[in-house]
Amino acid sequence: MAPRTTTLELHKEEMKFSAGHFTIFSATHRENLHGHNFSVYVALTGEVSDDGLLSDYGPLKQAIIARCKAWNETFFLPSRSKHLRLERDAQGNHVAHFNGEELRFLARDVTVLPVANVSLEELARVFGEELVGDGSGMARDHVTQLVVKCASGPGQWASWEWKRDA
Ligand SMILES: Nc1nc2c(c(=O)[nH]1)N=C([C@H](O)[C@H](O)COP(=O)(O)OP(=O)(O)OP(=O)(O)O)CN2
Repeated sequence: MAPRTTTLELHKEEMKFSAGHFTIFSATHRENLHGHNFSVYVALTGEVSDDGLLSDYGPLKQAIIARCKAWNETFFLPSRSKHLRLERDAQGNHVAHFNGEELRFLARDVTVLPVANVSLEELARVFGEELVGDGSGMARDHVTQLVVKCASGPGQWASWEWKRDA
């Protein structure tokens, strides 16, 4: 049988998280703190083997849901913003410095992400990079491409794509 590829798409109801953030547009302009009900969509593409499967998507589904749960009810702060400086106070809580402002957050309420901005683009990237890891699971599961889309509400999302080296 000629090799054929398929794309499995995962966008289950539980692939969502509620979180707070603010987008930084310049050294002097940012949004006020606010939140969204984010949702996640993942598509994986690869060759269907002779047993009629790309791979069991069960483990990936659980990994997506686990990441959503880890990002639920938290406030995101960026560790790589060139406009915002983060530090911890003596109690281990977060102090964010932006344009002369000092924003304080309890450690329990914050998730610091390795992002330049807490934007849809960066959330999709970090989410995807966590799923792909070193790529060994993708290779094991014969996945050649993975796309992650992150939405901050209906009709508004950004995507990130991984492709296996040819
Ligand atoms: N390139 C990007 N631009 C903007 C982003 C982003 O992630 N990437 N994010 C924002 C703000 O965070 C803003 O919250 C976006 O949502 P917004 O449209 O303002 O509000 P809602 O999600 O409630 O959508 P409504 O259209 O107001 O219902 C801005 N820019």
